[in-house]
Amino acid sequence: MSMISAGSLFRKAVNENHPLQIVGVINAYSAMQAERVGHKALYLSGAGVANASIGLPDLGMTNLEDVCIDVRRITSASSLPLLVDADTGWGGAFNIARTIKELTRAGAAACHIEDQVAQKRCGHRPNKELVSKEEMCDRIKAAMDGKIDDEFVVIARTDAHAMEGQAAALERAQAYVEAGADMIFAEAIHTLEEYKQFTKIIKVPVLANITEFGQTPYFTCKELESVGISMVLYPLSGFRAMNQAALTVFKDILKNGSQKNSIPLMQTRTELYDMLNYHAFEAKIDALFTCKDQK
Ligand SMILES: C[C@](O)(C(=O)O)[C@H](CC(=O)O)C(=O)O
Ligand SMILES: [Mg+2]
Repeated sequence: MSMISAGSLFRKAVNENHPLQIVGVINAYSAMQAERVGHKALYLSGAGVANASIGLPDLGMTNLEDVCIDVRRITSASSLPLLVDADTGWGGAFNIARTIKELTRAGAAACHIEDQVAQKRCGHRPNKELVSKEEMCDRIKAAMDGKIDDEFVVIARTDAHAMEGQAAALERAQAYVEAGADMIFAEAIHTLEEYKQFTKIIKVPVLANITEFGQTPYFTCKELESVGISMVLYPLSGFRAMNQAALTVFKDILKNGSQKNSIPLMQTRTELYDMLNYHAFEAKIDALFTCKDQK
């Protein structure tokens, strides 16, 4: 068991990678796959919990425990630091402090809390509504007060760019850092120049969310690094690809009475077992247990 906290690992990953790529994993197995291919940090998307685990749109209908269930599963399966989408923090000041404690206990390394009203929307959808700058600063203070590990990272997300414009977004981000936020998440930004304006005045690491089919172009890591971005988020890329592949297979089975055509889309049994370290478990059964029931 590592003595270094998850929060410390996340901070280390931000310091050592320029920028740090953070990939969304909607379940434990996805987390294992991302770790195996060499990723350094993972993300649990709020939309991912709502869509994939519960079958709901990302409109503020999930709660702390819904998210903690997925956090526990992912952090049990992977040793990589996990950034968690905590939406608006799920309540008032004391609720937010509890959110930080419970996420930490569940093994999360970091979370982001946004300045939308509780009935939130996806950051890349129209008609978002924000709480005041002061109310968001209180959310951050509550989050800092809730830390049970000083190294746990609280990222303040501002959705202001789309609703109030770039100047207001910059002003809010500055206020959030003054309120104690460890890092900043600049949501739904359109240009590299705008990112640069953030990183110029914000003295803590800034995250860019490069989600698909949204408001932000598919800037590369190189481009984002050139404007001082420290973290690049791909919240749902794996999920979207998995969904498309599964849909193709489901249709194929129905249409053709067989899955034969879809086999090339599938991960093989051997690959699956390799990822799960299956054979080591099997060997353990033989080595450790004598009763038939165990075998
Ligand atoms: C990052 C995000 O908050 C998420 O829940 O993954 C979403 C992503 C998306 O809907 O594409 C967001 O609001 O940007
Ligand atoms: Mg979200």
